[in-house]
Amino acid sequence: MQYTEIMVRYGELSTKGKNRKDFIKQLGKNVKRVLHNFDHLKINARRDRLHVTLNGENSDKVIDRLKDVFGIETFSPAMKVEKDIDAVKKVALEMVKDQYKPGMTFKIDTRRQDKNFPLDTHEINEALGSAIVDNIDGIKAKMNKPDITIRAEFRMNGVFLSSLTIPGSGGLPVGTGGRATMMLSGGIDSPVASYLGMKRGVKLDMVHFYSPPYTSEQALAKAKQLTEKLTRFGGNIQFLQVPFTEIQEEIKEKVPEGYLMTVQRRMMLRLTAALTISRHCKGIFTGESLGQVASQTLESMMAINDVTNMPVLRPLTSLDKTEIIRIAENIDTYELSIMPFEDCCTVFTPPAPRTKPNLYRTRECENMIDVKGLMERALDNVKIVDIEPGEEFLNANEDVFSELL
Ligand SMILES: Nc1ncnc2c1ncn2[C@@H]1O[C@H](COP(=O)(O)OP(=O)(O)OP(=O)(O)O)[C@@H](O)[C@H]1O
Repeated sequence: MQYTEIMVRYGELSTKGKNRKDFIKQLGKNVKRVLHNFDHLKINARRDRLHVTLNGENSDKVIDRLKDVFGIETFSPAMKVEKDIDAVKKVALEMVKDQYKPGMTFKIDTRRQDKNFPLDTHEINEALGSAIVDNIDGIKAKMNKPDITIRAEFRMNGVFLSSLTIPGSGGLPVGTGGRATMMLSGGIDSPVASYLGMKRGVKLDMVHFYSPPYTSEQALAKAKQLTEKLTRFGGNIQFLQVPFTEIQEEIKEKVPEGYLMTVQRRMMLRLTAALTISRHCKGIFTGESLGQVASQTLESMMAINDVTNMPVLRPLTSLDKTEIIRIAENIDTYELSIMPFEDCCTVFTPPAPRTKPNLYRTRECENMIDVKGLMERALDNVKIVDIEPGEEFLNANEDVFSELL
């Protein structure tokens, strides 16, 4: 059914004082960004609830988007009806019919703020209840645990009818937990790590390394499309594309093969740390999980992490691959992640990287390249794009798609 407004309940209500104010303000902003394509909506973040007035926009589509926004506990679509009991009866009946299956029971739950309304709470319950029983064959009223509850609120500015309580995503509004960078490849894991970081309220700036001509425009477009997929949890995301070709070529030429991968990862982390500081972010997220591949042993992490004392957060550390895939499927990034576009790391992966690199040997190997000059040139050529919900990056390359199929 087409509703007139949606009433949103906040998650993590234990937050108080200034935190609570920030929570509400940020959630209001995020909801506006996520719903920016709907021109006629009016969004009002109040102290107790957030209200979305639909002004004729499609309620099913708005509901679908709201389900993903972090910081929402539950929400209820509602119908605003004029203060006329016949009009209220008609809509209440329509609402029950929308959900009714043979054998179901119902209840009317009325709140009457407007004491001037001619019927009292009991009389309203009676009037609406009879309208339903008289028009739906076999339906019975039940006060305790009914299948369908119609809430009727008689407020000063109209009557509001609602019935469904739809679960939101929980978590904290993106932005209330500070800002960090996220090392985003085109793979399965980093989008899942991004999702988990955002769930705890962290605003992420995506850092993506690409190596043309070894990696294609489509690989870059895929990383941007993955970023777009993640905007629905909290609105726009900045995407930083960092050129990595020169660095990889110099490493390949000068560093012994067993240490290629470790030095490469150190350069990625160094560059990310520099960007993190310059953008006033307070940490770095990665999609690493312990023990999956050569770069993800504790020894390897120690040798790589050596380049920064920034907090490096790895939300996937303890998850199995099957668990990660399940989340990727749920957040709709999996199909995109498994598209066969190359990543700069896979292009330059040696056949036998060291799984337990020695920290001191790693430092020696890194001294074989011009760390400072390479960093400067890469940082000078970073491109930043602001990605918003609904943007398309891959469809523009349909011809290349057909080549892949
Ligand atoms: N091209 C890249 N740009 C930015 N970060 C990257 C890139 N490649 C790898 N990373 C970072 O390093 C992490 C580990 O990458 P690796 O390829 O070793 O593992 P993975 O399990 O395949 O991860 P993913 O599925 O996220 O690609 C990634 O999760 C990501 O955070």
